[in-house]
Amino acid sequence: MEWSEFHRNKWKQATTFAWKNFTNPLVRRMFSFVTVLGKAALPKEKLQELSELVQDMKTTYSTAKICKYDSTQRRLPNGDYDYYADFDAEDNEIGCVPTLSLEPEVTQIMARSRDPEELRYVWRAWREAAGKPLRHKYIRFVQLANEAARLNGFEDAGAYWRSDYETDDLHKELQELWDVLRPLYEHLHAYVRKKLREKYGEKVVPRSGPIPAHLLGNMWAQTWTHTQDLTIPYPGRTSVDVTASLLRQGYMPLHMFRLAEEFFTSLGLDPMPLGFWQKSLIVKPTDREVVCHASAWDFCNGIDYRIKQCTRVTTEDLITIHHEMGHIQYDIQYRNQPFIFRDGANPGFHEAVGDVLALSASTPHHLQSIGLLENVDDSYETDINFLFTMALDKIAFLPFGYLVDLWRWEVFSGKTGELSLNRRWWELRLSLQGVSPPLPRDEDDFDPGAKFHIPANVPYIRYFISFIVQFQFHAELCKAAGHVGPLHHCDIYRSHKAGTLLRNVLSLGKSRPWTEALLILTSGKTSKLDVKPILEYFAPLIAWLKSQNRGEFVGWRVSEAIVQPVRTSNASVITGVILAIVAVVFFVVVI
Ligand SMILES: C[C@H](N[C@H](C(=O)O)[C@@H]1CCCN1C(=O)[C@@H](N)CC(=O)O)C(=O)N1CCC[C@H]1C(=O)O
Ligand SMILES: [Zn+2]
Repeated sequence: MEWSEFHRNKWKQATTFAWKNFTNPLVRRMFSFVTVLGKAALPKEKLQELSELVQDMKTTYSTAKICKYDSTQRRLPNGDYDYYADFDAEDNEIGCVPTLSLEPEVTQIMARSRDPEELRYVWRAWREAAGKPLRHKYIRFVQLANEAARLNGFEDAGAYWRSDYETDDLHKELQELWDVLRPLYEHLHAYVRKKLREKYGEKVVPRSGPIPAHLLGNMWAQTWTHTQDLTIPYPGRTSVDVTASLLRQGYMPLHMFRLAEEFFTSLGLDPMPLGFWQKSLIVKPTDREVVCHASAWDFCNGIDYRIKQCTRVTTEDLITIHHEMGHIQYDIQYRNQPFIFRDGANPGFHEAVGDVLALSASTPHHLQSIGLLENVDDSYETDINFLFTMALDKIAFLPFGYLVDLWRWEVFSGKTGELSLNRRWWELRLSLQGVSPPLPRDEDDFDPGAKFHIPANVPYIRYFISFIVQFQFHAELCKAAGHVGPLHHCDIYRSHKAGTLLRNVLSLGKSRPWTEALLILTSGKTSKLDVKPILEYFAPLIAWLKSQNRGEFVGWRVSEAIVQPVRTSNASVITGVILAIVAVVFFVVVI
């Protein structure tokens, strides 16, 4: 509360100036940010309610637990799993005590289980425990978030969030980017669907319909890397999953963090400060509940930076460590900027930094050079295997990264009302991502709430933008590093030239529009988001997928979904019946 008082006073002073006429662009830019008060514009009690709502939703999400799957329970007479049997809100399922947390237990089941019934159970149980209970709170949250946005002169909270990108029509720019990338996604989707159908059969995975979301190795089907044992193009050839090596070599979380840090310092960038190592939380504590969803924190005093991560010794967590450390590196690089400029040029830039380094660190040759892979050959098959694994992360993610805020912006604008929150979520999941729910959903469910960033109120379009702009960064840093050859072979490790170019961009913080930061990154070539680098990076895989998909149905027919997503909830069935009776009576009486 004190912060909002301080911020409110600064805001009051700032609004007394005719700052829009200031000639100094930097000062004018500072005022343009200080004169937006944010949620502190709400009256005290509403600000309190808003903060408590978000805290409650985050706590519900972070402490949610589910029961173990028990295949003997809840069977219909014909042996099918009875997914209509009631879940009891408290203990998740009648007669069991929930013990499994999202991290690490539930995440591991979604990644490793190859039993569609267990996956369906866990997929549903998580949404019963973490999503459903948030629905009414989220509706109230939206009202308050919109009220705060309007007090700042925005039409709704979505418009306020989009203003971070300083562009007139972010919607249109994103749609154009997605239109170019969608065919690449559809080809990956078609190939993965075929491989999953070979594993699970056509009754479980349709030939030309959407992929059931619970089979993709991830609770939200947002990245598909955990399907690679079923989908890798050339099994038995080099794969970049180094989890076994990490475990065999006795890696612990701290070593993984040191490994990531060493990549940053190899570029001439800053090491993590002493306080980082003293105050970060890098393993899940056993004595208390914490928000395990990995995160990076800047305590705004130039020395205190921390990561909180319930780290497991896996390839996926090594990549996440790079991602979180990228945030810290950015925080450090702009720490000498005036406070109001200590932020990413746009939120997508902040999400891209760590991933850019991970693009180099993930290459088979880099992994071999640090002893995590052996006898890496330069064969075509190894190349395709590598690109495919990268696509299971970077390409698979794109529609999800796009749709989360498409849904949220529509909720903020009122285009999606309270009675169609879940239906609209599944419309977007079906039309953009080509995934369907493993069992019918209705408006009592609140599936968006089962994804961290919704209860935690963290915007998501930043990740869609990051997954595009990180390849622009990669291409330019590789050029600075003097790389020759295919972009996906590039490893900027130890290149101080690349490090200097990256520092020149990061140290600007938000002092210049991100379009100007892009001009610096590309030595004046472009100031716009550009999909050419990501298409160049994946070009060999695109050709390979097209050849593999001959004869395959590319894309998906929603009508072919194994489960039609939207079950009309009891409420709407009753309403429907009443309306039908009224209509019949009306005709009988009138006619
Ligand atoms: C694992 C990662 N955790 C976020 C991130 O690091 O962005 C956390 C939680 C939300 C914001 N956040 C922060 O740490 C911010 N304080 C960083 C900052 O703004 O400086 C995450 O959520 N990711 C990574 C890929 C896609 C997405 C996902 O997993 O869906
Ligand atoms: Zn991030």
